[in-house]
Amino acid sequence: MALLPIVEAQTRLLALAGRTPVERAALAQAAGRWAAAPIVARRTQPASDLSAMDGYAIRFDDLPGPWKVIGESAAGAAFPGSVAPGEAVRIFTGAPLPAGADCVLVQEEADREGDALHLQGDGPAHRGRNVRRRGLDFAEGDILIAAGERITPARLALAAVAGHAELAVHRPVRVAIAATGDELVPPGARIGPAQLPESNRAMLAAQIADLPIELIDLGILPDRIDALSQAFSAVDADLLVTSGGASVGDHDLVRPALEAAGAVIDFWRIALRPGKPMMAGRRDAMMVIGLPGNPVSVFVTTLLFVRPLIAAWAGAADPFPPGQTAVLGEMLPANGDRTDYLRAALVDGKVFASTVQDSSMLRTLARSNCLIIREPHAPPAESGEMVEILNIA
Ligand SMILES: Nc1nc2c(c(=O)[nH]1)N[C@H]1C(S)=C(S)[C@@H](COP(=O)(O)OP(=O)(O)OC[C@H]3O[C@@H](n4cnc5c(N)ncnc54)[C@H](O)[C@@H]3O)O[C@H]1N2
Ligand code: MOO
Repeated sequence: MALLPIVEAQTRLLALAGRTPVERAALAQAAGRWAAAPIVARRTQPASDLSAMDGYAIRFDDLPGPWKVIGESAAGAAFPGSVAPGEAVRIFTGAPLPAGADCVLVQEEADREGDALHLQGDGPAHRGRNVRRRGLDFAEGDILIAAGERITPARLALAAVAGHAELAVHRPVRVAIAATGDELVPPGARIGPAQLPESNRAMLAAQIADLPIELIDLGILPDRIDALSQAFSAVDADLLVTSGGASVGDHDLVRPALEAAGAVIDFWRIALRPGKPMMAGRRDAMMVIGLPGNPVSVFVTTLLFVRPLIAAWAGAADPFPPGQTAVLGEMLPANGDRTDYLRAALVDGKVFASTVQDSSMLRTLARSNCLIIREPHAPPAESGEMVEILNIA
């Protein structure tokens, strides 16, 4: 069977995805989720002309002074009157500019004695100097955040200042994770020579921890079709992600166990290294992704498939990780028939691949800060060529 190209696998995966229902969440709970509807400004910011500096509100035409200080405008306590020729109002950063004034003289360029104010320096260079105009940031009715955009910390603050206490977002995705394999024991447990500390769940959970999820940990499951299918049947989640048992060995039982649990497999085996034996399908409304067992394969497939799927499910318009390019610091041999994600280090603007790329090796993965992407059948690449990379730092 021909291996499925990555982009096709990603497309098919997203086509299987649902969308979690929309809910209104308080700002703190909306952080890191995706907007389910456009976020529109309920107010104009700033609502009036404000001072950008501490100093004196004056009329530009009055320069070079002197002035008589007739009052004060502070943030939250505007000066109620207006500024006539020859007058100034003491003003602070963020305070409304009084009527009649059109610029602010910074206090470092002012000499004040009692209510007498003299220029000491050049003064504001033009009308509007040191003033934030009403609507400088945005106006009421502006669309500030589109549906499908992520609520980043900056967008959260923007929504708050735009007058929102709650946002319409998609509810978190319920993700169940399971490791499979008779050789696996919990990390730190006493261990025999044929056993291995289980590391994929910890890594996978950490790789998706910044996404809006509710994690359901199914633990370590044995290589027994009845136990696996029983566990898979009982899962109540939006997405089930397994690791291990995805290949063709006698103990690779995840696919038949998923099928026994009622899942329909949409695809299995993709043109990717590492990560070839990945499978995806669904059981009613629940999606299932069977990742290979090798730790680096889990890492790469999680980046390329699990994370984008969760993001899409949670309402992301653009769920895929951004591509970047870098200058190759060494030559690379021609690539085989799978897209290759090489563990690599980007150092001083140049990228170098690790010499050994075995998909079981976590130390090389842990030392890498990016992956070099090599297309199927790519010819040898020379040092100095631009290559595509994926940042994993
Ligand atoms: N005859 C073939 N053999 C293999 C093929 C193939 O096409 N033909 N594909 C290879 C590729 S590529 C991969 S990737 C692996 C994936 O195999 P499985 O998904 O069945 O994974 P396992 O055999 O269960 O485990 C592989 C490896 O990883 C260790 N492992 C598994 N789970 C964990 C875990 N949770 N934490 C830490 N380590 C884990 C496991 O002990 C094995 O060493 O198949 C190749 N074989
Ligand atoms: O695809 Mo496997 O993940 O090459 O090691």
